[in-house]
Amino acid sequence: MNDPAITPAVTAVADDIAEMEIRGAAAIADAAAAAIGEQAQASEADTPEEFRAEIRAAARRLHETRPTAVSLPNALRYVLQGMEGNTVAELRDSIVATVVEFRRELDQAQDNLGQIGANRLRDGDTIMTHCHSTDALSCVRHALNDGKDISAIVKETRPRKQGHITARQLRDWDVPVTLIVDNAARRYLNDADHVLVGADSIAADGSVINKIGTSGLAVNARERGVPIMVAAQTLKLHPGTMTGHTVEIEMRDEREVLPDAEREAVGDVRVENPAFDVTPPRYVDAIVTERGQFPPESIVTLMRELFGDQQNGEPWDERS
Ligand SMILES: O=C(COP(=O)(O)O)[C@H](O)[C@H](O)COP(=O)(O)O
Repeated sequence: MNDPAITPAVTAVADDIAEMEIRGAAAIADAAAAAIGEQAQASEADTPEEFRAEIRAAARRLHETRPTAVSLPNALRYVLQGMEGNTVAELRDSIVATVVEFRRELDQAQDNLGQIGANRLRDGDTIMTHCHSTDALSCVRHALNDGKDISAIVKETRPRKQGHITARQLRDWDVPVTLIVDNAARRYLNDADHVLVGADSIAADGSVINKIGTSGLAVNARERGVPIMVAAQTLKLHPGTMTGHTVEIEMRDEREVLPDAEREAVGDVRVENPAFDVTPPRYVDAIVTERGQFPPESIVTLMRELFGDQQNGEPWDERS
């Protein structure tokens, strides 16, 4: 049998995720779900078996792009579990409807957690951010909508400088922004009332996996007595960690750190470029989700409620 046909739209989205043209855990989940919808609509499968095989192949292609943000497999699982029917037309309709539902819930969850997180921010507060998180920014947006004045100290976030995206967004909302290099964070924590970050994955023990540098920031913030708030919708909860799996930390291309043009001046050194790190729960004050805010130690209770007993295998594996 030929390999299942993957539509160019899926390949393009997978490439964009791998190249970080599409980035951030929520945006990756949204784009991956939409791509499965495109696959369903473009499919020329003649039989239900062929259609299912195509959808599974598309999901695998999307899944293999980046390993750390669990929102990606969680989104794919949600959409594939919604696939039902006995004909190609029924299967297609079920996928398209599930994708619409997933994307609506994603937006709604981000909005709801923003309202909950905004309650932690007082009028006149200054936040310090790391990377660019749409969940974290949702909290700021709601605080602003509630009439609070918020200022921001924005960490640049080497090597990809996602802090620039955060700075731009906050400026568009008229938030006063001070942009700093990552190394200046400890000094400026004296001026911050909260550290506010997002997450790519949350483990069952309440550890937060987010952009490299988050853990160092959290340790420094704790030392300075600045509370650390993580904004992460439940799509970021990692079900595999309930059974002891660890979250894979993506290692990215060394040229992000040392571009070819600078390589000769530095010489023959090894470069390592981990994209994420793990912040232990004891450095986190609150995880804000659309279901409420939780101390990290109690996140496992929410995970049990949401995931129950884990299923064996994934819907994009061959068996489904
Ligand atoms: O670490 C990052 C992005 O890393 P990268 O730029 O390498 O993808 C973000 O903090 C989380 O993904 C949360 O983002 P959001 O709240 O938007 O899901």
